[in-house]
Amino acid sequence: MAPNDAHTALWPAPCASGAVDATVHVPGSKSVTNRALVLAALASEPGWLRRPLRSRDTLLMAGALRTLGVGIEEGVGPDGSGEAWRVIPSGLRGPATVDVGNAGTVMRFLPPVAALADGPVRFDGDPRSYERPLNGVIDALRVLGARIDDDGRGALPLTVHGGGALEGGPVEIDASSSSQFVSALLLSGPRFNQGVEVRHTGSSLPSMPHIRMTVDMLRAVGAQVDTPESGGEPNVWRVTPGALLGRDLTVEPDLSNAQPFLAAALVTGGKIVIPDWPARTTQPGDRLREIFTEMGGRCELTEYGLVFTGSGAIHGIDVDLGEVGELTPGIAAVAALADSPSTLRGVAHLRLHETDRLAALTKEINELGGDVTETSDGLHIRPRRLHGGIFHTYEDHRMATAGAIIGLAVEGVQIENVATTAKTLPDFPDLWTGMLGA
Ligand SMILES: O=C(O)C1=C[C@@H](OP(=O)(O)O)[C@@H](O)[C@H](O)C1
Ligand SMILES: C=C(OP(=O)(O)O)C(=O)O
Repeated sequence: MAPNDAHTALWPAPCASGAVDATVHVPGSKSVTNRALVLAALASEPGWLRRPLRSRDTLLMAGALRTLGVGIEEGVGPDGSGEAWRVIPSGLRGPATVDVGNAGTVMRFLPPVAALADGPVRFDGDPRSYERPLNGVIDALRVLGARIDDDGRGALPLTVHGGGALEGGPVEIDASSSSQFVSALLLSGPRFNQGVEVRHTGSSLPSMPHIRMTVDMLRAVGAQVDTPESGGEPNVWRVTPGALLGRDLTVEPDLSNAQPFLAAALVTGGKIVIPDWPARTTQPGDRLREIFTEMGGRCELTEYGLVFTGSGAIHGIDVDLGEVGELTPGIAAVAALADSPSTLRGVAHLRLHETDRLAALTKEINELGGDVTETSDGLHIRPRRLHGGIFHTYEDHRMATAGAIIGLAVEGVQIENVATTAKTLPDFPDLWTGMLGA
């Protein structure tokens, strides 16, 4: 296959011939894996990461840290079970070049790490990465003492001139375009001379569960973090300087990547079991239990995992997805097949994700005969009888899985570049056909 063929290749989305009934082992969480890699790289002793996600975004993170001198070795975990990465921290080195691909976690979480390296670190990535906002991280790092060369747009490409250490201290940022600005500064904060105090000054802050994930994971490796939720000031997070422990962490399944499979139960009136669904988690995908129940399903969380059953009916929903924006494409796909209209709110920042997700969902669902309109901060979706056609994906993994959900119920849907799911879920086509064949 010529290099570009994958981008235009069409994958006939399988139509479900009946109710699905399958157990799907969903690979590890992207957000947990990439935070764990950063924290392990900044620790003062080696650590283990069990069942890490191996996808484009996490391999880019691991590759970048290796380029900076961190050891990341393949192995089995300390108890001999499961695949694992052993992470061996070392002095962070420049000069180095980091390819961020189109991974928000890599482009936002690593510039603060690079500021601790002892030389220049150049950041570059996919064309879309040049359009995704990074100003919150760049401006904050400058205030905290870093030297950065960029072209003044507040985006990639750029070079962080690591000085071996960073002063740190208080900083104000507007993180209304991405919660990852806050997470990025907190994750490296324990290694700054004065730690860091991040004050969010913007009008809104999306994806709070992801900030909670950052705080929980920092605390799990010994960092002291004060948050608005632990009695601190509203919109202020404080990380005390200190050494981080090397831990043995098992990565939870990616609950946002469980979404298309749960949606399949909803769309076909079937049953899906997701083993190892955590009883307590900061992953935004946990909200699917509530959202997909409201849309017509039923959940049971057992010791084995989540059992989710569709009733055959799919109801529309009026919901603010600001905290769980990455679930929007999958919810929009289900909503397009529902028995009543839906309004998805609070997700204006999705215009700056892998693609402009509000525009892409509107265009692609409408080209299959749908009736979707964009609002200032979301989508109105009025279900219509849909027909087959090409579902373009704009190099967005969640567009591809959204198209596959629609394809379950609509004959003749062809997904462009299904390989783009490899950003976070490389086995998607096999897992999907396996689920249908089960
Ligand atoms: O920190 C993280 O791991 C993420 C935070 C969110 O980013 P935004 O706040 O930019 O939406 C989310 O959408 C993204 O998929 C992962
Ligand atoms: C927005 C997403 O990714 P990123 O980490 O690249 O921001 C996503 O996975 O939906």
